[in-house]
Amino acid sequence: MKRIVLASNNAGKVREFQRLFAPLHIEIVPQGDLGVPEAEEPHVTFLENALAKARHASTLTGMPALADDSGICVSALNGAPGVYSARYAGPPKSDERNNLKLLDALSGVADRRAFYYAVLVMVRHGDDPRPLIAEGRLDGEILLAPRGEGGFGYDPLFYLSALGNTVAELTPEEKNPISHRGRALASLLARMAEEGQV
Ligand SMILES: O=P(O)(O)OP(=O)(O)OP(=O)(O)OC[C@H]1O[C@@H](n2cnc3c(O)ncnc32)[C@H](O)[C@@H]1O
Ligand SMILES: [Mg+2]
Repeated sequence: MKRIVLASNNAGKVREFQRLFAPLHIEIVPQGDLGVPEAEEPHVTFLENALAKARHASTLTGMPALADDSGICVSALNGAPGVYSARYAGPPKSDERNNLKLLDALSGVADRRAFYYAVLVMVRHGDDPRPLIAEGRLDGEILLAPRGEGGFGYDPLFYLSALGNTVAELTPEEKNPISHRGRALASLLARMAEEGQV
């Protein structure tokens, strides 16, 4: 399997996956480059949304597809924004407004614990009865104000106390191996290897 369509319209995810797959000599083609429109994400679980996105891209391109459904789950908000992380502050999608809304929701709240979570789904074709599935998680805390220019989404607010940095202050080389996405991908690649696909 040398060419996989990435069922995502998020430029930050595309950058991260292209870097993660580069050493494997697998080409990751963003679905937008193949004319695939954004899929619906109507479900309440990360897994179901990831499956929907992967099937959609694979059906429309005839290629194997990889989808990532991810988000940030905040303890004091009972796991919100969760699957709604991308659209937390309403349309149009805006990382900046999402971050402001999160700061507002946590104003005066002492418990700042949160985690990033990602589910990856790989389908070989649109009707694949055995999708390959993997998950990953990264624990951190929500700062009181943004810091850093790297990454995307909630990274400027997502603080890793063990490193003394927000994720937006990390280089891609530092973020990818420890991120929810990087960890999920390591586990997915192990599954792909078992299936003889890498
Ligand atoms: O569905 P696609 O097209 O892949 O793009 P999306 O941005 O809508 O992606 P999701 O539906 O999976 O929503 C994930 C959101 O969670 C947040 N998120 C996920 N991973 C992140 C990361 O590594 N760093 C910062 N924020 C992240 C960010 O707000 C994303 O938009
Ligand atoms: Mg989405």
